[in-house]
This record gives sequence, structure tokens and C-alpha cells, in this order.
Amino acid sequence: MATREERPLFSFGIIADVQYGDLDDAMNFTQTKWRHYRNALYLLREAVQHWKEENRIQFVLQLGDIIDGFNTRRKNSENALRDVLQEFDGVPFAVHHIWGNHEFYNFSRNYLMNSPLFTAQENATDVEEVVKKEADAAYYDFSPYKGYRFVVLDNYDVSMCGIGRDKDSPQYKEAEKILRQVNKNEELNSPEGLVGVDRRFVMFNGGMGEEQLQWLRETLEVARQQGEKVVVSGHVPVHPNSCYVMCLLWNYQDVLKILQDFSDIVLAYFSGHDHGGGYHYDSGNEIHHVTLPGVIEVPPGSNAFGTVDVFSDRLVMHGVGQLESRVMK
Ligand SMILES: Nc1ncnc2c1ncn2[C@@H]1O[C@H](COP(=O)(O)OP(=O)(O)O)[C@@H](O)[C@H]1O
Repeated sequence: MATREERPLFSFGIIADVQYGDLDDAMNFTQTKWRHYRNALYLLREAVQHWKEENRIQFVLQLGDIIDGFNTRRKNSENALRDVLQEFDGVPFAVHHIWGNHEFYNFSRNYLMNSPLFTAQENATDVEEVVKKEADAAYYDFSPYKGYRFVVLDNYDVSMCGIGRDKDSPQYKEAEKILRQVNKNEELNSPEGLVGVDRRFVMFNGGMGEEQLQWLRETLEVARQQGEKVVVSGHVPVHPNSCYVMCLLWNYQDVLKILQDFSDIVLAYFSGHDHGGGYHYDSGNEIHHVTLPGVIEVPPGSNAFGTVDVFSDRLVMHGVGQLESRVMK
């Protein structure tokens, strides 16, 4: 007979960078990998079907870039979003949508706030808090199981990405200042001339403002007081060893410092953005950094998603396809 401990306390699904579009396959910017825009929808469908059959996840963390920026060329953003979200129709679990750079190539923050991709409101622990906190940001926390808290970050709070922020907004201006201080290229998506972790100062990344960082500290402080364990998630990786450095959050050190200050309660950080995926165990702080491979660049016949079982002493990630399985103590 299975002991109580052999059963997970609860489980959740993870998937990143679906980047669906009704578009022909094409190479990525560096011409190294194919992007299969239409197939991505079928891979998402397969993931949803898998989770339905497993019949144990409580929610999905959809880690961002659910549709591709190229949808805008065909003025097809709304149709693409409708098609991709249809895959979740009637599912017996919650879905938490995280915003990545491609969300902002397609939509303004105002649009997103009023779309099904704004899951803060319906899922947050304290709705009033979310609404009054910052009118156009999507960071929030929720507790799916007693003693556990999940934090969803808005990694493009300070950004020049697409049409996310109004060009006159303080966040856009701050982002431009941050980028231009380091990146001297006219094309701000180009990392040319930048070395090492400085290569992250490109326009398709973003940063988190002081207000959000303060909220993160306060949220973790409350979690600590309540004796909770915490999983943090965002589109963009925050540990240089968990991804290609060009994909790092601009102020990743600020976020890492906060996670490390709360290493007694933070278990893991889940992200997407770097389609190659990655993993790093910050052993000094016992925090696992998982960067999911992107569905959009999965070769035909494979996939990239997973189910995480949460036990009192470990997270067990069951990867499908390109996502490696692992036990995270
Ligand atoms: N090395 C680069 N130099 C110039 N522009 C780039 C470079 N890499 C990416 N871009 C541009 O940045 C944007 C985001 O790149 P993309 O590869 O679509 O991001 P993601 O990895 O999130 O899918 C695109 O407009 C792309 O053309």
C-alpha cells in the first residue's frame, strides 16, 4: 500500500514559449534552429491532453510567449490568441499566464490587463491588493496548498518591448536609459560589442521596478512568517548559470539577492525565454533554477512540457520530450 508520503501533496504543469502563429516554419534570428509556428499549437494540445489524462495537476504555469510576435505582420494577433487559449477550454485545472516579450509584440499592457492572459485577478490571494498595487502590472502570488506559495513575476515591468509600455511612461523611459547606458548599438536588440553577462542588455529582455522588488520582499517576508515554502516564476531567467546570458533579466542580481535572502523558504525559480532551456542548482542557497526549453523550437516528433509533483522534501519534475526529468531536493 502506498504510504501518505509517496503521494505528492499536489502537482502542477509547466510549459513555456509556445509562440503559436498561423505561419510557415522559419529559422530563428541566428539561423540555428527551426521555429515550427503551427506545430506549436498541436504540441500545446498534446500537453493539455497529457495533463487531463494524468488527472492530478491543480494548475499550469504557462511561462510566457504564448503567441509569436510575427502574428502582428498578418494582423492576426487576436485570432492567434483565441486559437491558443481555446486549447485550455474546459480544462479541470487553473492556468496561470505569465507575460513574456512576445505578449508585448502583440498587445499593449492595457489590452493584456483586460484579456484572459491577465490571471492575476482571478488567481491572486488578495484581489484588492493586486488591483490597487499597480494598475498595469501582472505580478501576484497564490497559495494552491496549505504551506505553499507561488509567486508570479512581471519581468517586463521596466521595458521597451514592443507596444507593452507607452513611450511616454516612466517605465519605458527608465528602460531606455538602462539599455542605452550599456548598449551602444542603434539596433537595441543587438548585443554586438557587449561581453559576458552585459549581453543581456538588449531590448527583448526587461527589468523589474523597485515597487515590484519591494512587493517581492514583502510577499516572501509574509510567507516566512506563515512558515510557507515558495516557488517563484517569471518568463525570464535570473541565474547566469541557468541560461544563455543573453536571456537574463536586466536586474537579475536584485532578484537573485532577494531569493537568496529568503533561501530558507524559496525552493525554485521556473522560467522560459531561452529556448535551449537550462538548469542550475544554486547549492549555497539550495535553490533550483529551471529554464524550460521552448515549445516553438522543439523538433518534430518531440515536445517540451512537464508535471511537477510537490512532496514535503522535494519537487519531482516529470519532463516530456526536451524537458529533462529531475528530482529537486
Ligand atoms: N542578435 C540579434 N541582433 C538583432 N536583433 C535580434 C537579435 N536576436 C534577436 N533579435 C530580434 O529581437 C526580437 C526578439 O527575438 P526572438 O528571437 O523572436 O525572441 P525570443 O527568443 O523571445 O523568441 C526579434 O525582433 C529579433 O529579430
